[in-house]
Amino acid sequence: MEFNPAAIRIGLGFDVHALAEGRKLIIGGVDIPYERGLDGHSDADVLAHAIADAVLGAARAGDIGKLFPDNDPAFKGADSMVLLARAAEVVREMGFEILDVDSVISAQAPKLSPYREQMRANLADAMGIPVDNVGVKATTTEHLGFEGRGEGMSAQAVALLVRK
Ligand SMILES: Nc1ccn([C@@H]2O[C@H](COP(=O)(O)O)[C@@H](O)[C@H]2O)c(=O)n1
Ligand SMILES: C[C@@]1(CO)OP(=O)(O)OP(=O)(O)OC[C@H]1O
Repeated sequence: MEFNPAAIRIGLGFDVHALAEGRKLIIGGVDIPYERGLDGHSDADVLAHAIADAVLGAARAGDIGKLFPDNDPAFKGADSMVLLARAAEVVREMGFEILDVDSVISAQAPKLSPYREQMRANLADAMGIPVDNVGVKATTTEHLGFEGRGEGMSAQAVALLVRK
């Protein structure tokens, strides 16, 4: 593939959600069995949100809250895979191609590595890119901070885009 180096863009995304009783734990589009789930207006998929912000950030297209306001009833309980697919569509409409995405989830528990491949497949499918171009990692914070105390989870992502 040929491209102008000046057309390469990088984006960074970061998101946090609190853990709450009576909520499903959805991460990377996977419904993970756990005693609590992430709280939010949508399904609170912290990883999908961080990746959407990385993708939108690289295209200078604002952020997830601009596209999907958290006071809009249309997004109550929304499937974040649908939101991520829409974010990818927005940047594509602006003339960008998503080349590569990497990410890390900070969660003290549960163990997330058994779900990594399904998350990568779901995220790649939503963005319309090969699974090889989507990285997902997880870390505890060694019991430090809000993630380490089990109060919530965070996710960070980077995205590399090229303007065609
Ligand atoms: N929720 C998590 C957290 C971590 N992992 C995996 O464990 C490895 C070691 O984690 P440390 O925080 O002790 O460095 C990490 O590299 C992940 O592979 C996990 O699956 N789920
Ligand atoms: C995803 C949206 C959708 O209304 O709501 P939340 O699930 O609260 O998630 P957040 O990361 O706060 O991003 C804002 C919104 O775009």
